[in-house]
Amino acid sequence: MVMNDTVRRQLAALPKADLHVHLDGSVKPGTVLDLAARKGIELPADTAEGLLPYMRVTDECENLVEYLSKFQFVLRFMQDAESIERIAFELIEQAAAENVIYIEVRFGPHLHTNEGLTHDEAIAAALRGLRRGEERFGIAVGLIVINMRHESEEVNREVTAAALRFRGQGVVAVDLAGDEAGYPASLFRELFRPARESGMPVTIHAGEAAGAANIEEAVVGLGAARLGHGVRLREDGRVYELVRERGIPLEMCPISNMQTKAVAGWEAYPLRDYLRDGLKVTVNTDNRTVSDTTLTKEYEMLILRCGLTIEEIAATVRNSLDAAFAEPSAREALKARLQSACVELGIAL
Ligand SMILES: O=c1[nH]cnc2c1ncn2[C@@H]1O[C@H](CO)[C@@H](O)[C@H]1O
Ligand SMILES: [Zn+2]
Repeated sequence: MVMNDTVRRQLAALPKADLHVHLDGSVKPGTVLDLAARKGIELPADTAEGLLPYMRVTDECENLVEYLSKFQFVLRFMQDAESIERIAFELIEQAAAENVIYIEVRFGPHLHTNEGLTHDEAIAAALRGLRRGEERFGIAVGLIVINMRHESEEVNREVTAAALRFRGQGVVAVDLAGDEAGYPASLFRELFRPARESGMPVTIHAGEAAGAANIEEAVVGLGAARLGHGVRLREDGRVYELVRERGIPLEMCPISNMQTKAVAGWEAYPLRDYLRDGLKVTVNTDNRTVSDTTLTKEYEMLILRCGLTIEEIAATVRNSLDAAFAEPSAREALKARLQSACVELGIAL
């Protein structure tokens, strides 16, 4: 499949969904300039362009830990409610610009408490920004609350409790992110118990920087209803079958996966095989700024480098809507929108 003008037009107009995007990885450099000026914080550059090297990884990034080091730079500017709200709103604005109709944004509240914000205040601020974006741009949104692997048990217990308090008010799930190789999933069984017991959906970053055993533990031990990345699933046939039989959606993020070296390169990227084998594959951005990406760019790479067809791209969007942590009625309405757009665009779904 090549990217001719027809495909380009179809891609631009296709309704899209992003189930896996980090708030702090998707901050616009221009916003950092503005926030730094207001807060009197000195920056290493005075243009948006000049800030990019501090905010995004290069292809030379060696692993997930190096990738994660990029987040420190922006977190300094996300320690007050107003900035968090603004950045959340601007993320919806960026998504709307490429026809995203459904988005679940994720963030780790504890990363925003350095200047005194509480977890609840950070969550409320993110929700305000998302709601404003939802109303302004007509996109359906949800917030996923992240527990960070390196944080103490006590901190994460509190983060999870805060997430549960906001259930039904916009928080749709809890997640586990950070250094996967350094902190295996098995350490977090107890942490996710309250979520499991109260029916709050769980998604876990697994099979990105560690192998299939971590995926099995995420599903069986932690109760993951979806998996962040899951790239390394093919390393174990038994775990592969488990995920396939249970229909557990994979939130794959191709460009980020290249950068963190979760796979050796595009030739080795398993997304197309997973999709054709009936796994519930979804395509996501992970971090718009850190990974220098958009959903359109992710789709283009999958078409050019992995040979996906536009029909397969549309099928991943349908998978995302099926996998959305949203009310069934909302999911159906979104799927109807996708379906009618595909009819109009001549894409068989
Ligand atoms: O792909 C990823 N894998 C694991 N952790 C990640 C990834 N992207 C971002 N974060 C981590 O999640 C935090 C909250 O958003 C970020 O600060 C970063 O440390
Ligand atoms: Zn992620």
